[in-house]
This record gives sequence, C-alpha cells and structure tokens, in this order.
Amino acid sequence: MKIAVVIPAYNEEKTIGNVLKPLSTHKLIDEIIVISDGSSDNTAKIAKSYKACVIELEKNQGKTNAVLIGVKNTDADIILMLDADLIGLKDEHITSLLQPIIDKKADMTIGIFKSGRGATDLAQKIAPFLSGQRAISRSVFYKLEKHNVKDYGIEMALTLMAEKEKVRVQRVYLPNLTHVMKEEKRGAFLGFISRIKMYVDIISSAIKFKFN
Ligand SMILES: O=c1ccn([C@@H]2O[C@H](COP(=O)(O)OP(=O)(O)O)[C@@H](O)[C@H]2O)c(=O)[nH]1
Ligand SMILES: O=C(O)[C@@H](COP(=O)(O)O)O[C@H]1O[C@H](CO)[C@@H](O)[C@H](O)[C@H]1O
Repeated sequence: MKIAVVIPAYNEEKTIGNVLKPLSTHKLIDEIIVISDGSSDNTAKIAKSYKACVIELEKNQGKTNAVLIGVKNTDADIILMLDADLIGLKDEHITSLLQPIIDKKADMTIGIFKSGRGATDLAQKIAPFLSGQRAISRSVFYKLEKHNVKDYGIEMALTLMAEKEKVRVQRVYLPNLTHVMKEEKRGAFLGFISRIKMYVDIISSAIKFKFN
C-alpha cells in the first residue's frame, strides 16, 4: 500500500523544514508532495532541499485546491494531509495518524492536538472536525469532487461526507503538537480578517455540501 503525504503551504518558510524533517525519514511514507500555493517566500526552495516533490502554483488558489492538486499528482492508496505550519511534528504523530488506516480499522483519521498550547488545544477541543491533520483512503477523496468545495472548506466537507457516506472515522490524539495561529502569522488585524474568512469558507462548504 503506497502512502503519500500532501502538504499545502502558503508562505510557510519558518515551519516547513521542521515538518518535512520527520516525514523524510519516516518508514511508512513513500512520497512527499508539497504544494506551494503561490508563496512569495522561500517555502518551495526549502521544501526542495528535502526528499519532496514540490508543485509550485503561480497564483494562490486556496487550501482546498492546493490539497486536491496534490492528491491528483499521486497514485498513493493512502493520503496523509498535514499543514505546513505545525510545530513539534514527530514520528509518533505520523504513525498514529496512519496506523488505523493501514490496519483497515478506519477510512479516515482526524488528528487532535493535545498538550501542545492552550489556545490551539482548545480550538481543536471545540471543533475537532476542522483539523487539517488527517489520513484518508484515496477513494474517499473522489467523493469530494462533486461538492465544489473551496479554500478552507475541505475539512468541513470531508467531515460531513464521512457522516453521509458512512466512512469509518477515528480520532487520534497528537500530543505536544501545535501550529502557528493566523494572528501570529499575519498580525492581530489581518489574522482576525483571515479567521473570519475561514469561518465563511467553512459555513459555505457546509451549505454546498447539504444542497449537492
Ligand atoms: O491559501 C492558502 C491558505 C493556507 N494554505 C495552507 O493550508 C494550511 C492551513 O492554513 P492556515 O495555517 O492558514 O490555517 P490554520 O492552521 O491557521 O487554521 C497551511 O499549511 C497553509 O500554508 C494554503 O496552502 N493556501
Ligand atoms: O482550529 C481552528 O479553528 C482553525 C484555525 O486555526 P488558528 O486559529 O489559525 O490556530 O484551524 C483548523 O481549521 C482549518 C479549517 O478547517 C484547517 O484548514 C486547519 O488545518 C486547521 O488547523
């Protein structure tokens, strides 16, 4: 069974290296695909210095498109979705996300931060279904295409689809893992604006899903 990790990355030069480090030596990972989503920093350059296939999108297309482009560029049976802004990614996190799928105990795993940082732990406690850390059988992705999901809508759509199609989902805890929050990346004002935009994407993904 081939396993590929798909990482959408928009200006993540500060963190992408530490995400790719454990992945590039992990025994379960066959292929690493980084989609640099119109980044204007050194994200692509850093990713190329690891054992990664780097797809450079000229213009920013949003997280959902970046992930779907990554999935189209691999024939792997299992897709591991990870964000490029994780802090503290370790071998154990990668294994815990993948093992239930390899053992055929689940079709999708959702990783939940635990004891990483108060704010990011709390966000995932409140809305675990939004997590960007997942392992998924490839066949599950095909079911997404007809829903025309965009930007930050992919996790919501995957979660709703799993419910509708009776996809077996398992939540796994990811201890001591966190990510860089929008306000930390972009500052309080722009971070808040992009947070609101993210919630709009999530709600519109749920509405599209319901009416498709
Ligand atoms: O237009 C975008 C926005 C985000 N991302 C990537 O999607 C992941 C999650 O995005 P973000 O960090 O903004 O979300 P958060 O983790 O703050 O919810 C990160 O790897 C981003 O670099 C992307 O590829 N294109
Ligand atoms: O946890 C959340 O509330 C959001 C926002 O995270 P931050 O406020 O930037 O820490 O992040 C998640 O949701 C997004 C939409 O589903 C995903 O794309 C991210 O990967 C995920 O971290």
